[in-house]
Amino acid sequence: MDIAKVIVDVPVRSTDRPFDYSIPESLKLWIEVGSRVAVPFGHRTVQGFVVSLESGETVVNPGLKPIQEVLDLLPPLSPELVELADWMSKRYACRRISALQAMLPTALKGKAERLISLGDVEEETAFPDDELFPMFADSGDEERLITEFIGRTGEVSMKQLTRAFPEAAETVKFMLRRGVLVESQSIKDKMGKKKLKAVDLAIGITAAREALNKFPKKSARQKEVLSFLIEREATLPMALKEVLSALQVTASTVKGLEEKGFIEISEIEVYRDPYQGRDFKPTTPLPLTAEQEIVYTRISRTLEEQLHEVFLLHGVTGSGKTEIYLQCIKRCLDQGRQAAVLVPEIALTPQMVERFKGRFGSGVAVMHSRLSVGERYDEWRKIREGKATVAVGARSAVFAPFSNLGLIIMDEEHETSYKQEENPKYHARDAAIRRAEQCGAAVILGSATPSLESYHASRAQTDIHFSPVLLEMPTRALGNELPKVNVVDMREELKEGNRSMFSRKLHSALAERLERGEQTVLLLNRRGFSTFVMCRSCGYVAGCPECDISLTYHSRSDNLRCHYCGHAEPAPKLCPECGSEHIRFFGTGTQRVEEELGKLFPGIRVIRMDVDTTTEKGSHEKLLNQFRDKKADVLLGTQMVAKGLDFPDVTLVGVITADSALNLPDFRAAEKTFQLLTQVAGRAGRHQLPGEVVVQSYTPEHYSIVHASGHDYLSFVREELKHRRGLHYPPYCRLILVTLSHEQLPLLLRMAENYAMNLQGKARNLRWYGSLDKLTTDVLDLLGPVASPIPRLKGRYRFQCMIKWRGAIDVIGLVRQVAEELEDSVRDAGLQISIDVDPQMLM
Ligand SMILES: Nc1ncnc2c1ncn2[C@@H]1O[C@H](COP(=O)(O)OP(=O)(O)OP(=O)(O)O)[C@@H](O)[C@H]1O
Ligand SMILES: [Zn+2]
Repeated sequence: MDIAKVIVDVPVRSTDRPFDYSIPESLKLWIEVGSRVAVPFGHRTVQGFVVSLESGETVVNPGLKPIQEVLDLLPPLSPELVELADWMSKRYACRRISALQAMLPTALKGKAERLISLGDVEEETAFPDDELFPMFADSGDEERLITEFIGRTGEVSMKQLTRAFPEAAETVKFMLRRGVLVESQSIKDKMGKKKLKAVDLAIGITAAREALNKFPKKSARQKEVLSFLIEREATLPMALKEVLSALQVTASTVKGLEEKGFIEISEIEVYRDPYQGRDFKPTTPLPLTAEQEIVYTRISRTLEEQLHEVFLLHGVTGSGKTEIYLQCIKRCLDQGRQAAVLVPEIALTPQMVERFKGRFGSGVAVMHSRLSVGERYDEWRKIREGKATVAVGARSAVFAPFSNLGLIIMDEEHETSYKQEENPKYHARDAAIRRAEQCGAAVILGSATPSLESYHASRAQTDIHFSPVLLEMPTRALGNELPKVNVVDMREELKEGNRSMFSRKLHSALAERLERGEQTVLLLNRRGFSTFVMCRSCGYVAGCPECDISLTYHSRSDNLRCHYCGHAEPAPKLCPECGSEHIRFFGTGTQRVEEELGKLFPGIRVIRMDVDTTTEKGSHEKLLNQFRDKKADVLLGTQMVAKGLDFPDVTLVGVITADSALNLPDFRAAEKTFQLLTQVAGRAGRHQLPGEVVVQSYTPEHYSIVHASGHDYLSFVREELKHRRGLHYPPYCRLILVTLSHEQLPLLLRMAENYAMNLQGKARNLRWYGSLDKLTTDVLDLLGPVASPIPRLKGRYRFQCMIKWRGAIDVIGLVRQVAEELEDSVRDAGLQISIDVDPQMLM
């Protein structure tokens, strides 16, 4: 194999194809499909990924440039993931490099030197048993040589190792997989500082213990540090930072100990376990209910045969879906395969993680954006090295580097956060199904309120790639009823003179809970409900100078901020238009609700959970623990409180305004409202105590509210599908949103019109263009160009075309092709065209 096809990391469209490089003799054994390499490109050296290998006999081109370096000893991507990236680039009209990059932890995207050192393992594993590993019978000597080579200096760079042992690729990789060798790298964090400094007390610990008594008074601080470290001997090495903050000492104090030879400070890499020191109560499988048993039996049949199949698990809130997930995972692990569990970022609560760690212990890796760069890298490494067999994470966990994936679970499959809004704009559901197809894995999509797309697909069975098997669990696992839902018409409240944000019903229900010592969850649906500043005299609304949207008031800092571009300015005291003093903020924030609660119920203990109170790492968990420990009467929050929580003493759920999102210009507004209400209502009365829900609304007759209060998913779906069919929206067609932006409006307008015309013309030639009213299957319709709902963002004007289509035609390819042709013909670097296939956010 002499030629490697490489996708290079150069952000130009013309590079979105593999380039050929020759493989130098010395790297031959190290390069595989999925390897990350450094290659010359133009006058620079760039990073790239090997996507295929070809043998020299078939292609002869002496002018090929050679690969310079291989950047990791173990390829970070598997052939399976390389193939998935290729599929993504076609499915989402994105560049292959951006799909490949999306699969890696951030830590692997920068340039960093790789160092190899000896791992800390027992003698038996260090040298493999010839009988157990006959294929490595000859490698024992090689291993000894490598061990000696590294042992001489403690660590070597990757280059040194590959130069010294160019033939030993297989052996080195095998040693890495067993932990005999450890690959580490220096990661720079955002501030450019090295993060991985760790204190290691391994050397000199005996001497240190004896010396402890001999410290003179003036080095009392050093003594303190040393005893601290000795106490924690078992968990060393630990980060220097941790020592400094735990004891409030300076780095020079610790360095003093190093000078005395008691400790060693080195830049070794440690697994930064974000859940270190946490005890997860071990749990055992529960005997299944009859409903669960049927579902489990059906899924395990597929697991048993190791087939690819997609299940849609529609189970009401509290029906015990999580227990099904756990037992299916167990089944899969017993076969020697691995499992990935995707949950929406917002639902990735400690409670959720606990349930998986409690069952599978340290075999669970957690992947989400709240972890530091280093922590994320370590969790990823645990998976790649086989130390973790279950990955729980947000949407990118679909790329977990497992070698033998048997099951992908997607909880709350209806959540829009499964769609990535930046490039590559992929949907984790489709990526999961595609990956599972490749490796013969099962997929479970679980929800109390499945997306209309998935539900419709399970009934219609028209799509060969996506026709899930529908499994239903209509009752709660603990046998209790779904909570009773009262809908309160807030217009009536106002008519009868109640100007408070609390209806009389919610007020009295809250008072009852306080009296009985039970707990309440209050949801403030903030979607579409901005806290904007308006002048009551002239109607002036403070807007962002860049983005044409209203600014949001933040009372803590008393300023106004734009949520799209970050622009901030002080809140005005006088109206800039008319000079009136009657300028104030509108809308309801969680802070206002909290204040109001305090006035109505003096002494009430409220925990507020929103973006402001949960920015700090671990704050989410802290707040939830406080609530569970009954340190508060009310948990008040935005969407965050709607998902996944399972607290026995919550008997009341209140929704302050149910319909604030109904008027958004989004065809999914009703669906999202229904889902949110159903989810939050499901938090009440999950255990012994019965639950009650109070929903306040200005449009209580809306079908999404009527059916949510009746826990009636099917009726909602029937009515919603009727609307969707009539207006030609998914699932009856598919959408592609093309947004063009430029700083100059007249230029942009011309280009947007140009785009629409070209696309129409091409579609007409192919006989695809037409109205969706017709019964033809292969059809494409185009709306626009029109100004985007946010017509200007970060100083750029925006126009959009909405493409509606259905059938087996390659509309995505065409839409992309026309965009590229336009870019080529105008040659204006100021023009940006973004293509969003199956968009979730239409704002
Ligand atoms: N077979 C079972 N036997 C006893 N208790 C069970 C069983 N299955 C689930 N439970 C309990 O029922 C409660 C609800 O289960 P779980 O949280 O798994 O439901 P869910 O369907 O995931 O809910 P949601 O969608 O609302 O998050 C939990 O307290 C769980 O421990
Ligand atoms: Zn702005």
